[in-house]
Amino acid sequence: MSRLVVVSNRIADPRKTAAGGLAVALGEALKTTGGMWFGWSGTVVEAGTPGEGEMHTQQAGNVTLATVDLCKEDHDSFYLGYSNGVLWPVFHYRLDLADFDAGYIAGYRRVNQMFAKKLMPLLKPDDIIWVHDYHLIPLAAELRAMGCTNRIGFFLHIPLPPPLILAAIPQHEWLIRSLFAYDLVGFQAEADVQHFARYVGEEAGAEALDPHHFRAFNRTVRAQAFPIGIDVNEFQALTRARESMDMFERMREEYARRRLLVGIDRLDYSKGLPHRIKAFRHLLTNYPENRNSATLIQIASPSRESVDAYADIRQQLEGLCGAVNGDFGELDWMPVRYIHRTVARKRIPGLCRAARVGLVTPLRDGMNLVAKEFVVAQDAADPGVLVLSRFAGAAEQLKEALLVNPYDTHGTAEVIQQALQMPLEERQRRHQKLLERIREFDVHWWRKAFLQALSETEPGG
Ligand SMILES: O=P(O)(O)OC[C@H]1O[C@H](O[C@H]2O[C@H](CO)[C@@H](O)[C@H](O)[C@H]2O)[C@H](O)[C@@H](O)[C@@H]1O
Ligand SMILES: O=c1ccn([C@@H]2O[C@H](COP(=O)(O)OP(=O)(O)O)[C@@H](O)[C@H]2O)c(=O)[nH]1
Repeated sequence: MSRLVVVSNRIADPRKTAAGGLAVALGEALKTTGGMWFGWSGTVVEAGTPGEGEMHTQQAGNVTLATVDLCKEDHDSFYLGYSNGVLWPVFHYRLDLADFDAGYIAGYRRVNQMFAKKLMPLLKPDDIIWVHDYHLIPLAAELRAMGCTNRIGFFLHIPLPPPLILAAIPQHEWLIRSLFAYDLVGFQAEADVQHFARYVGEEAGAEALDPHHFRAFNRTVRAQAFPIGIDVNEFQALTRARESMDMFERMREEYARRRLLVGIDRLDYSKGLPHRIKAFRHLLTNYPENRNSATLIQIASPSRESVDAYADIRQQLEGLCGAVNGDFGELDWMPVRYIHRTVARKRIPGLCRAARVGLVTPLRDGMNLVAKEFVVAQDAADPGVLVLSRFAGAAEQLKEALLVNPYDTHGTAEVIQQALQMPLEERQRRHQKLLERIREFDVHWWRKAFLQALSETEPGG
């Protein structure tokens, strides 16, 4: 059987819990197949320090972790600069937040070349290579230039915007041409596939051979949606584990007289946190019966803090939380409990289970695994309600959630009120449907469906 080689910027020891959906999902997928996981070690070193560029390998169960450090200059231009200062905002439709500094692209190319150079000698002829996310779009082209003929698949974890938004990136043609070095390109949602099809047709003159095969630049690429899932059995086991049950019981006791709402996100402007706090404020204003009762626990896990837009969103969010607490709080009740820390993943199911409402209201999100985790953590006999942004990839699958437009903060407040009032029978019906779909399209389905499609492609087609 071929070995699976996964390549991503962010990697994590699959035996430990990780924050960030990509690392969580890939850890779970790789645990099943074994193989190699290649990526950034997470360490930044000063250029010229001994050992710079050295590869570290360690065995984590059946997975070999092969990692490289980044020097500060590469980390700043590749990770913070081009990946998270250009691609992340534009792919999340935020041209206003993009920083098109002309210096970043060199670092992006340099790190992709360095990854290819380090990876190439580790590859065996029948390895299946699966590259992940926007940091590594040109990796296959670099590998092909070094003579790699293996099957290579790519999965984009974040949305792909419509062609005219994508075209704002000065290197948009090069980026999309780079995707044609892969045999299969996977997206989270059908909307992303449509944007890809439109872009390659309108901007690259590609021929659509069928709805999933596109020919351009003398190559044929297959493009398809493979919505990522979670490991439902693993998450249910986590829900029943001691740390999670302790958390659940503590929360239930603490909020016995109140209604708990929960939000769990990286502190990222794509997650719509200021809009969420504004909606919660409208809830307290327009439905006063929630005062002294509805309490929002908002976990905002620190993320990419040296990028300016992230520092700005933190300030804005903290101002809004402080104002709601100042205006509505009582000596014995604070409406918002804002926590700027990463909460250990093993505690997350207990927190979700204790909540009457889960708020997952990003302005844009590739998928959003928290939405799926919230549903799985619920007690089927008395489940909480998921309020979900229609702009999360998850909304294509989770139709029985209460879907909202997060920009419409008044409308969102009304839907939160509906969630708080929802009768038990309706909560059970919706929860059962959501759970069925999350179980059917779990992380194992995602891995198998992607790898099956990749195995059907003609390598170098
Ligand atoms: O690696 P970081 O810069 O710390 O960021 C964490 C990850 O954020 C993004 O996650 C995405 O992948 C999830 C799983 O597919 C998906 O549910 C979510 O909607 C995406 O935002 C990013 O794409 C990853 O590369 C990062 O590792
Ligand atoms: O404090 C936190 C915040 C998030 N997570 C986990 O990180 C992942 C976030 O993935 P998601 O797809 O929702 O968003 P991303 O952060 O990847 O954009 C989920 O598994 C969360 O349970 C966590 O363990 N602790």
